[in-house]
Amino acid sequence: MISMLKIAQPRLDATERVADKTVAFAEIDSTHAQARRMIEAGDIAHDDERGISISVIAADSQTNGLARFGRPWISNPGHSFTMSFVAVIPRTIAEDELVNGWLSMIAGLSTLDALEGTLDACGAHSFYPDCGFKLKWPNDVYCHGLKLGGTFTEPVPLPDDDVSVAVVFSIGINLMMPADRLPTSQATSLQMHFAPLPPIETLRDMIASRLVESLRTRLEAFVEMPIVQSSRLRSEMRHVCWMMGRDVEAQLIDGSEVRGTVVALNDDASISVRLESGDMQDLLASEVSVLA
Ligand SMILES: O=C(O)CCCC[C@@H]1SC[C@@H]2NC(=O)N[C@@H]21
Repeated sequence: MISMLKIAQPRLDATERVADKTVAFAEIDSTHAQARRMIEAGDIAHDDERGISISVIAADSQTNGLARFGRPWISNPGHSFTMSFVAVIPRTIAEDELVNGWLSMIAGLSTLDALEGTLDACGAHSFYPDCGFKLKWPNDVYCHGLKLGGTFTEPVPLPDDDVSVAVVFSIGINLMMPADRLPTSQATSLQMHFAPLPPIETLRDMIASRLVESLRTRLEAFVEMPIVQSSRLRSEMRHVCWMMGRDVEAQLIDGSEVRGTVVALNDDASISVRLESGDMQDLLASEVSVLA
């Protein structure tokens, strides 16, 4: 059946009330690319006096959606959540390799906070008894063992600012995707697992407003005490990390491959993999392009 769904600018009333700036497009190339352009133009919210400022860039349709490492992201107008959230944080934290790996984990954990809070508020129940959300390190959101969405976290320099950087947290979630529109057999969509759900407009706004609040709370704590928070995030991740104890094949950005079992999530948000030889190898999110 041909879908006659009209592309429409998302309505984000609740999100506008909690975010410092919200812009919504019916169609754009990519909200992530738009976030980069707005940062370069000095067109995002940034007020150090008021804690962490969050700007939201939303679209119904993306013509060139981006995933990590330049891969494409497939979404569907009227069926998907495609938004980018920009926060300004101290450069010292964004550049500190001992802690900056946690920024991607914060994107994932905030996405779970927003999904769980939204489902609770809707009184939605799962069709399956063991249907919880998990994070597949470093950036996939999983539901019932299938990919529900993904996050893409990127620091972008602010013009004429040596003290702060903008971090773009881009999030794509399949909300109402029909099964035959899903990009792979390993993908899923929220309506296939939970009911009742409100119309897509309301659902997107509920998730986005909760994402703003969770990102702000988590980032404020992280910026204030990065080492303490890293250790707290590490404990929190243990409960939702889908990779722990699993056999994986990682393709690294240098073209090499690593095969083994994930045995630990470390203090710097890297994972430790026990190789078939018995040796251990640590992998940072920034060096892994695909983890299967
Ligand atoms: O799985 C991944 O590698 C991350 C996917 C992130 C996709 C989202 S959709 C909204 C935002 N805009 C983009 O162009 N990409 C992200």
